[in-house]
Amino acid sequence: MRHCGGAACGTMWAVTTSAAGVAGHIAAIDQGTTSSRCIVFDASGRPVAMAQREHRQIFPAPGWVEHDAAEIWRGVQHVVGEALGLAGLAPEHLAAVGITNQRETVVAWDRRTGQPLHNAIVWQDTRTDAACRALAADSPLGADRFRAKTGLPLATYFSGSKMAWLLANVDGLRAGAEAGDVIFGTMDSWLVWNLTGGPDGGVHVTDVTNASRTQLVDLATLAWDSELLEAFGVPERALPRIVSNSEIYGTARGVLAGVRVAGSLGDQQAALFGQACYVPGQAKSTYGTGTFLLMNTGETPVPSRHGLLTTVGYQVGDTPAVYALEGSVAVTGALIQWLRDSLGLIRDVSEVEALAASVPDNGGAYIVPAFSGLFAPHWRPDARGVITGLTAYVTKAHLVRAALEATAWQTREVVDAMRADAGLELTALKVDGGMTANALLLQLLADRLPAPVVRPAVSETTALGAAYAAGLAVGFWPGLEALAAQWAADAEFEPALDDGTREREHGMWLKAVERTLGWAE
Ligand SMILES: Nc1ncnc2c1ncn2[C@@H]1O[C@H](COP(=O)(O)OP(=O)(O)O)[C@@H](O)[C@H]1O
Ligand SMILES: O=P(O)(O)OC[C@H](O)CO
Repeated sequence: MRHCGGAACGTMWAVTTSAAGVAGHIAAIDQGTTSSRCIVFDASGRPVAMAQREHRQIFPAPGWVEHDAAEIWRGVQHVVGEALGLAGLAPEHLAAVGITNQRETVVAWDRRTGQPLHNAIVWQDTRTDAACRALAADSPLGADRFRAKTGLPLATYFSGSKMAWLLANVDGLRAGAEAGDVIFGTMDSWLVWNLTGGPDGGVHVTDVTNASRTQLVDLATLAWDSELLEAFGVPERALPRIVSNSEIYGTARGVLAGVRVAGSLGDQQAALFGQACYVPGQAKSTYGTGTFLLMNTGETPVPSRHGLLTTVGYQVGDTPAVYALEGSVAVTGALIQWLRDSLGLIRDVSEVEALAASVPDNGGAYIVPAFSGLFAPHWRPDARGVITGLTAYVTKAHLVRAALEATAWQTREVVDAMRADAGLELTALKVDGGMTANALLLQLLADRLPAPVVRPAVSETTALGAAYAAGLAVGFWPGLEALAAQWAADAEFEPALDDGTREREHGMWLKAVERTLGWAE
């Protein structure tokens, strides 16, 4: 493996590969909350080259989070070029490209110029809290007003209220949307449209997993729903056509000229697909900025009574959609970044493991990172973060360990909800994402679930899922069985903590969670 670590290089790597004379590879673009990556995979699902570039996080007001969609598109083109260069491949060596993306984040742009008309409003952004509360207050069901239809509670997290905010607050946006000049999309739409030509004939589509997170789609029909469009005031004309996760959407121009754009899934669903969770009951948990645990529930949506989301898992071409239950946790890796960037407790996230391992426990400290309220299973926008249990004994090592434990406890809360909703007894949890490089975290997790935690050999399962979806659409891989056969474990972590300690600490965690509630006015 060749590493390129210089500042001018950004993050990238490649394994030595002979450029295939045929289209023997698939590229995946993973447009995440903090960065965009391009990874090139070979026919065995092995990553052969990766390039990554971060983009700016824009915080215009407390609780507001924005991205510059034009910056992201430039970054994506850059990493695609870099990854191909590192792999020694040209676009004609790619059988297809798949896309996966941070979900819910909304872009509005002018289809004539290709220019975004406002910064993208990011999934973590809470500016629509009052609007969501008003919609909830208008119904005896409160925040569950649209849950039966959409699988989602009313919350700032989802795209519909973000579109409504843009329509109400950006000059000319509503008139443009009604006239068909202004169009909306989540990041998948924005990238597919740009990849396939932008103002010059770009295809305006969104895949069914991303669409299911707008709160504008009926889970039963998988189509835009007129009641929901009216409630949020979004004109259907401005919305993309909903497509499956695995079909040919169009042909790329520019940096991927001639390559078929053939796969697209929201990143958490892509990880489910890349982790080969194709059988009902199989689950994965992805640890990045936030944490998202999804369990395949088969071809029928399963309603949640314990604070989980019902969502689309994936749909391959014209086969029936497969649904999932999801526990979304807003802040996990972002807490580690906060310890680094805002508190200066560490200089690099890679220091976390050794520092946390230098103490045997949390010293009594608990951190609940409710920075944007609490997501699953609480759905409490009025929660704010706490650090509790402080005494003069607590050191920065204890705090860093408590931060890792917070990730484990938040996962436990979601797993408990899944146990209650689906009668699931977790036999093992497949994990992935940037935080899973941290073996101590995975041990803390196994101890607190308690259940075995399995890390796959290919850690980039999100990108792999997008590559799989694209590859299936063009016949590069024959079917799901072949993909499942490619999955291999890298490491397994077995629970080792005694029951008494675990349950005592669980009680302390729940007490700390109580302390966060009702803080924000
Ligand atoms: N060794 C580590 N220990 C703990 N957290 C880590 C470690 N390495 C990365 N992270 C966290 O993982 C996140 C990055 O993971 P990634 O999967 O790239 O996220 P995303 O897709 O959300 O951008 C960051 O929030 C970072 O703080
Ligand atoms: O980009 P990530 O990995 O932080 O994932 C974000 C989720 O898709 C938000 O729902």
